Amino acid sequence: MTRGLRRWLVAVWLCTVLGALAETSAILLFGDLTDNALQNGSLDAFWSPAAQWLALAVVGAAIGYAGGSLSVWVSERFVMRLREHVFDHVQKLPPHFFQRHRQGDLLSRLTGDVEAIEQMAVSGLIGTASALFSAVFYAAAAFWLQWDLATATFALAPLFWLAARKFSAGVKSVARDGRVADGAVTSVVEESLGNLVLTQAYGRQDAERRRLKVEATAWFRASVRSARLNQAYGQIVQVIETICVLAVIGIGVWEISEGQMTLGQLLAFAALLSYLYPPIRSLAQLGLLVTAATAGAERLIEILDARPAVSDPAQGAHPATGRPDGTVEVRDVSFRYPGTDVTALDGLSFTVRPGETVIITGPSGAGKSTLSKLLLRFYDPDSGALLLDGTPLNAFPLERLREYVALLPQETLVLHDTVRANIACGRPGASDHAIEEAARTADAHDFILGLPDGYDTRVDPNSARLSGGQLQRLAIARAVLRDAPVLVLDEPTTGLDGIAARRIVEPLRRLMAGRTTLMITHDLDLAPDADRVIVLEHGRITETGRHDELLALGGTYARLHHSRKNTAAGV
Ligand SMILES: Nc1ncnc2c1ncn2[C@@H]1O[C@H](COP(=O)(O)OP(=O)(O)OP(=O)(O)O)[C@@H](O)[C@H]1O
Repeated sequence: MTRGLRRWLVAVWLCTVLGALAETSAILLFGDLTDNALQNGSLDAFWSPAAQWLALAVVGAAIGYAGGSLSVWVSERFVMRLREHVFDHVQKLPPHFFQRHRQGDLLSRLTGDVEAIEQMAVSGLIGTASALFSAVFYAAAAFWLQWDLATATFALAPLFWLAARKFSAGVKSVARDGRVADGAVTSVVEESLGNLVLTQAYGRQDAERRRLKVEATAWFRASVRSARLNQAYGQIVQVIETICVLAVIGIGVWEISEGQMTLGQLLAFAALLSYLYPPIRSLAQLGLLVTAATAGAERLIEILDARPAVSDPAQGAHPATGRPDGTVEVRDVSFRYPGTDVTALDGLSFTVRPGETVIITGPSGAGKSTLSKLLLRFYDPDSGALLLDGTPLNAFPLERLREYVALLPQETLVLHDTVRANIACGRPGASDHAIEEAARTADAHDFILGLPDGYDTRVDPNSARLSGGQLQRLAIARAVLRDAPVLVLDEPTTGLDGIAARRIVEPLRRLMAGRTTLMITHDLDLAPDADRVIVLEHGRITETGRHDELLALGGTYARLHHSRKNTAAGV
């Protein structure tokens, strides 16, 4: 991730070296001015060093500006790449990853934790480089100026290091607690906002407030502890500095009284010390900052360590291009979700021929949605294979596979964009005419025209502007535009009332015409039209046949059908 940035880093360090050189020279000029101009009261001795000092100050300022701006540019670019890298990675992770991590916590990792690293990268790059070079230069100048005073100063330097060491373990644990608490607070806020209707309808405001308070208190404690540690560290460092300054003045006074040193030399040395301490202090502080940032880095690494469940086949291993006819074969497929013991699918086998419609039904938890995830290749099966026109799904590049197998998911997925963009995402670059045709096929054109800005009306998943049925018809239009040979419909009528559900039957029929369709549903109204019905129980096929054959069989299907009818009739 640092590709292309390293040579800029060298430029930053170069600026730092030059800046430190300029400042060291200025301090030496100060000593010179004190002894020759100030003590002798000679204006003649003033002009030349003063002019040199001013020139050094201007050059030093220009170098400081260049180095400072450049180092921020380098480190911010690094952080931007880091953010993109983590985000790209997150987008490839399997669905169960998101079910097992709270969304708010992921959000906090992608924002807050990246920021913690950003602080370290910015301060790290500027801080370490400039502090290190400055410390070395000023130390060298100090020895050159007054070796005995310098020796006394450096004899006390390990005190800074000891103080930093003492604090670093505490800082790390507090930083980790703070980051975790931050993730928890974001999660609670995010979950509460998502559940606002439930909260208000059932008067759960107090319970939600308590939930937030628990997390906010943890965050508050971590913040206060962190501030306390930093304060204590800062104050201890000041005391150590005072000890050093007093030691230098003591030795200086003694040397002046012995006639071994001038006042100018002592003042120049004291000025040098005031330049030397900040870099030493910031080096120690940097240690604390890095320690705190590692807590954020660990949380990001946890995300980066999560592996995508599937990957693209090797280059060159792709099957021939060309639109498949749409034969779907599920061959002895078994699957369990990573990290669980439950077998979601157990030796499943069936074939769907091009253009056939197969309904997959069964009790809750039977493995129906899991099958749809395998068909879209969100996961690969543990054993067995899924094939499209005889080619295993994992031989297709993922992007191409998802062009051939279109999903109409259970939840209506909406982009925060216009109606047009929401349909067009079925086939990026589709013409307005094609988008309107798809909307007509999905019976969506008329209601879209009735919206305030027609096709340019913005939709939002949380806004009440579109009903569930209308959103579903938008999703159908998107699938029509995608024009995939294979369709996977996961509970297309879930959440819709009887009228809205009936309203999408015709658009669905039009969408399914001529395509291989696997419809996962509890709603068996469409079953008489299907070429076949497959009943899944505990991840296995227990019944298969046409609707009327299965009804006559009087088994699970007949039971499901009757209970559905009774529910619909309100019995
Ligand atoms: N992300 C997951 N991680 C672990 N186990 C899961 C996950 N999703 C589903 N399962 C388990 O896999 C099995 C099959 O679930 P699946 O969602 O496929 O059932 P389903 O037939 O679609 O149920 P429903 O009709 O209620 O949607 C169940 O035992 C379920 O608990």
